[in-house]
Amino acid sequence: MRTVRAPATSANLGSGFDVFGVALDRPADVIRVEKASRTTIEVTGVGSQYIPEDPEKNVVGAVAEALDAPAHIQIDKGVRPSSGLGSSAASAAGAALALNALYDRGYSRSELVPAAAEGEAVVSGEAHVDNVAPALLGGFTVAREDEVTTVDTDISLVACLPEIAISTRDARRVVPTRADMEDVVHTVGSAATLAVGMCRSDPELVGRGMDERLVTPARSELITGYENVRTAALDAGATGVTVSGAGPSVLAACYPDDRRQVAAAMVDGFDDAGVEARAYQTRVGGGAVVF
Ligand SMILES: Nc1ncnc2c1ncn2[C@@H]1O[C@H](COP(=O)(O)OP(=O)(O)OP(=O)(O)O)[C@@H](O)[C@H]1O
Ligand SMILES: N[C@@H](CCO)C(=O)O
Repeated sequence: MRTVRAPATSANLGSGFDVFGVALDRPADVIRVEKASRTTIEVTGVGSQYIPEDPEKNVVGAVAEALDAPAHIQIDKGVRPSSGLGSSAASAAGAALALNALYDRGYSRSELVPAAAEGEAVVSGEAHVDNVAPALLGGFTVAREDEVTTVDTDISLVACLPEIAISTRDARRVVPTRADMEDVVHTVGSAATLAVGMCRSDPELVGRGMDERLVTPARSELITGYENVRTAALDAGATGVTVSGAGPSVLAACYPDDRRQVAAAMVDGFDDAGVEARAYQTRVGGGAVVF
């Protein structure tokens, strides 16, 4: 038997659509695997009632198949599904690492990224790696075609999760297919600023670098109360605010001492819009861990 803790992640960070990702210190899924002749899945924990146990439909089934590693897989969800906090990626990355250890396959974490991404394809239709890469490798990750670059960084974050569910598949339908050159230039500037901020562990640069006009405006319209929450977080000291992944979570960067007040302001911002929410006071953390 092998057990892995696999972290929540936040993809995009505004300016890095389908490219940037960070591992979050919390919340996390716990995955336990035991060798078996065929794959079976059991899901407990947050939102487990919405997660299929059929190996054809659960992300970990695709991972077990990609690694040719049948197992009984128990998933204890700490990351709510359809949250924008890489719920499916936490399970997929955790299963990839656990099965690799169980069957002594000897793959490196980087080599496991494509196998974990097969799980993402099951739920969103595309094997994008911007959540599974940070869930496996930790830190800030930049995914470009089949190459992933990682940076260790120390940035405080608040992830505020409202009681709204948005599937990645639906949120991808609102992404514009064309862009204005001025907005593209603005986004490249933001992305570069954010990357430098991560390298320097500088919350001001990271926060400013989240700003972009290509995807976030369309995505934020799916989140009731987004503008309220954004303004409240900035007023409470956040250095930048954006949609986490495909939403509905909202992500804020801040100084460590401001985390508590930013979290409270974001929950109040959703409350003013009539939406219940909870906030995770977190930071950029490490990748999945085998116990
Ligand atoms: N092991 C799993 N954990 C979570 N969701 C799963 C799992 N297996 C299948 N799913 C399905 O995947 C969907 C959730 O994935 P989705 O990518 O939409 O959300 P997310 O991972 O929280 O978001 P994001 O990728 O934007 O951070 C739900 O429909 C859920 O039933
Ligand atoms: N980059 C992906 C992350 C969500 O899984 C998106 O925003 O659609």
